[in-house]
Amino acid sequence: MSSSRTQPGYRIASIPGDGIGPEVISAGITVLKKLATVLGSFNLQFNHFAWSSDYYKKHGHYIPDGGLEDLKKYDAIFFGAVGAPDVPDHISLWSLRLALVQPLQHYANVRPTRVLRGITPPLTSTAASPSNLDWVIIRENTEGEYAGQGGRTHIGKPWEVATEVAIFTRHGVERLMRFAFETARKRRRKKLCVVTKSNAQRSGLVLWDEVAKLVAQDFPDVEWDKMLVDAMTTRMVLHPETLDTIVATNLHADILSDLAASLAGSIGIAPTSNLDPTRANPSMFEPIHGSAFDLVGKGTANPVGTFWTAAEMLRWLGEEKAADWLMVCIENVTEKGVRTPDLGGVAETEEVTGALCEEIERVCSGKGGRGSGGRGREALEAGEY
Ligand SMILES: NC(=O)c1ccc[n+]([C@@H]2O[C@H](COP(=O)([O-])OP(=O)(O)OC[C@H]3O[C@@H](n4cnc5c(N)ncnc54)[C@H](O)[C@@H]3O)[C@@H](O)[C@H]2O)c1
Ligand SMILES: O=C(O)[C@@H](O)[C@@H](O)C(=O)O
Ligand SMILES: [K+]
Ligand SMILES: [Mn+2]
Repeated sequence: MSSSRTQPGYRIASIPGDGIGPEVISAGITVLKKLATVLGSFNLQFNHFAWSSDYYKKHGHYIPDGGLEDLKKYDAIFFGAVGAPDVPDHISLWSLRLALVQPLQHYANVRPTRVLRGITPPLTSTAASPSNLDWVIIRENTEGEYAGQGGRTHIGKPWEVATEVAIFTRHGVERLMRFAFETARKRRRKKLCVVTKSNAQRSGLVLWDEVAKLVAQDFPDVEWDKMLVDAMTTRMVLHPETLDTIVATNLHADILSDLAASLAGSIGIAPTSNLDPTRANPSMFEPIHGSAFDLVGKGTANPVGTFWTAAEMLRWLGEEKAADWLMVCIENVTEKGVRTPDLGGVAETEEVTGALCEEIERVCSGKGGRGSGGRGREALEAGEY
């Protein structure tokens, strides 16, 4: 039997979606295929799903009948973004992204942020610097403010009523808190900050706090504290070094994670994993940003968030070493200064992608090394990463 037949193989469902989604997902697939070819230790097979706002305008739905069942046959989902100028945002978001993560029980949304090598964060006068901004935000991803409970009556009348009810279940909060404490435990600093708003939100977020306290008892080795979400923005900007793992509700973490990405350089660099930690369903990986209508077709979308996302996907699939190598190569490229305009550079998406493919060839085929510019495979194998 040839060695290639014994290699692990992964089936990936790609859903590029809207706007710059297809641009960054195509870049991500190019890079993943290059990495798999150069390393030669695993195979990736991509199947494309054309579910998007254009597809919706033609067919009247984003996900066709049986689509969710089809997706369950894959090992992972590689997602771009959803949202188009001529479809209301709540229709597109609820019909695609939320229509995937909620039924697939992706209850843990994981958003790491750190300052990649070579990137100067925008607020250099504050404490945000490579050595003290290294966080992972855990976002509750299936309930809370996104529970979908609410409605409108007397539409258009002066007495119109609209409700948007946040739902917090003990089950939902507890499984997420356990995931957050476990994540904190695996990190070097073993610190967790529980973000809340239990002064104003006096039911759901009081339950949130109580469950955090209960779960904490099972993690005596994790140092944890609690922070109101408004004050948290200040702490993130002025005292980033005091934070490590952060857990917050669906909406709070959505907002804080865009802030985190920007403090580290740009919304264009940060990844997202939508995880079903039970592994009953395939998990979904996407850059943190949306479809960015303003950038479509310009060729300047930053693909780094998608590359980092690709590394997170490989890690979840069990290809830890490949994920580490990919991160080394990504940071060699950012360090060399091949960057898109959001990071102050002049490179286009394709140039950054090409530079990363070259770096993968150089580092991962064993040609790289300490003497040849960026860091290489030997350094990685020596445990320097
Ligand atoms: N997960 C998702 O699919 C997702 C996430 C966020 C927003 N959205 C949707 O996307 C649409 C646009 O939303 P928005 O404008 O609030 O958020 P956005 O993330 O699309 O864009 C916000 C800003 O960041 C910039 N930006 C985003 N990605 C970038 C990249 N890769 N490189 C460089 N700059 C980048 C954009 O140019 C824009 O100025 C809306 O329909 C929204 O609902 C979808
Ligand atoms: O971060 C995101 O995924 C979003 O901004 C939006 O798509 C959401 O789910 O809140
Ligand atoms: K996205
Ligand atoms: Mn968001």
